[in-house]
Amino acid sequence: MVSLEITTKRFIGLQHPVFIIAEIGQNHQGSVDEAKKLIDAARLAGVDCVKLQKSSLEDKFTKHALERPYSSKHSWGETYGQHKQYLEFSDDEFKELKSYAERQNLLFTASAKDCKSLKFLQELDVPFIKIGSGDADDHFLLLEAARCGKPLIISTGMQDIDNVRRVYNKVKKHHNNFALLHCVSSYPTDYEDVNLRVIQTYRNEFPDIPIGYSGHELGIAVPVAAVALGATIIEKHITLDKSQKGNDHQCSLTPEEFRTMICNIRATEQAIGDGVKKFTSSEMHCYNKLGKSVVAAKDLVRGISIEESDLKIKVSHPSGIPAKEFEYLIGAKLRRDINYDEPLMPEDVDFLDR
Ligand SMILES: CC(=O)N[C@H](C=O)[C@@H](O)[C@H](O)[C@H](O)COP(=O)(O)O
Ligand SMILES: C=C(OP(=O)(O)O)C(=O)O
Repeated sequence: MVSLEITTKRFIGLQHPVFIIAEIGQNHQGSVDEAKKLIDAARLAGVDCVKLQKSSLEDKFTKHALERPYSSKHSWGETYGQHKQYLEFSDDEFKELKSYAERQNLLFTASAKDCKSLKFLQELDVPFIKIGSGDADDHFLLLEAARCGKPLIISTGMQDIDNVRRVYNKVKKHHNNFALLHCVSSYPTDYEDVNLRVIQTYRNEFPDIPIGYSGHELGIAVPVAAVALGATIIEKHITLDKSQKGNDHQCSLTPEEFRTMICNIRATEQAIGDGVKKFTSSEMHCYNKLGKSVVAAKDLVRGISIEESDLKIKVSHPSGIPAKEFEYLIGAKLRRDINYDEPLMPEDVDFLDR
């Protein structure tokens, strides 16, 4: 069975509980205290892992990209660079938050947005490296990430299938300890753009790695459905207040929603089962009460060769020959008289061929 080893105690794959990542991302508003509150909330909600984003701005962006004006209502500065700088935690702040999360028994990691950040996260010894959608086509970053020896979880928003294959092949040359997440990078994502069946496409195309889902749509229904389709990792943004400033708050989940989503995911993973259709022992109670039997449609005389018109199928008491045996009774010899509405018992009939 395919599985991704995140730590010696935690594996990801269909035979393991779905791995839940609370993406704090930029929802901390640039405040370590707020980030700690989000970690607390994520722990109470029952997540496996909390995640931030780590950029070295001059490594991820060109000078001109940083100098672009950013006049959005979600902006924390006049230029995009100032905005991003405001939201970026220092290396020491990352260390503090990692210790804080680990003291609460939570895994802590971040997406590496450039090679310098990747190196920092490696040194910080995060359990796995996340590569976000915007960085999944960065050849240099992918290569270094694949070589760094850490497990990788790679999101695939803003990519077509050819590029996703390219990502897969690049990492696979180095190792198999990675997973791909289906993702659509619009905030919030319209339901008709979510295309959850991509999860099945990925499972068919990349059968030797776990597949997950990183969602930016509203609500909790879609990640739960993703699990039903075989997603073994779910990532969603977490917020303390959806009305806060920031591009991601609206499509994030509150701690309460997160908790409900996780309950629903846990129920769904139990309910998926093995796909083998069987009569389950737990159905016996209902069957004993409402299961149908073969009964006489009229008074029947011993010795007749039974015809279809001699029989009806009803819920009888006591129950008799089960309804599913009906076909085997046609042409069979009756061993005793049976009254109208009486169930036929196995010992009442000489079956021809069962
Ligand atoms: C693709 C990607 O990185 N997406 C991230 C993860 O979902 C987001 O958190 C962005 O960082 C965020 O939406 C950007 O918002 P702004 O541009 O206001 O900083
Ligand atoms: C952009 C990121 O994630 P995703 O692509 O999964 O939204 C990220 O983790 O930084």
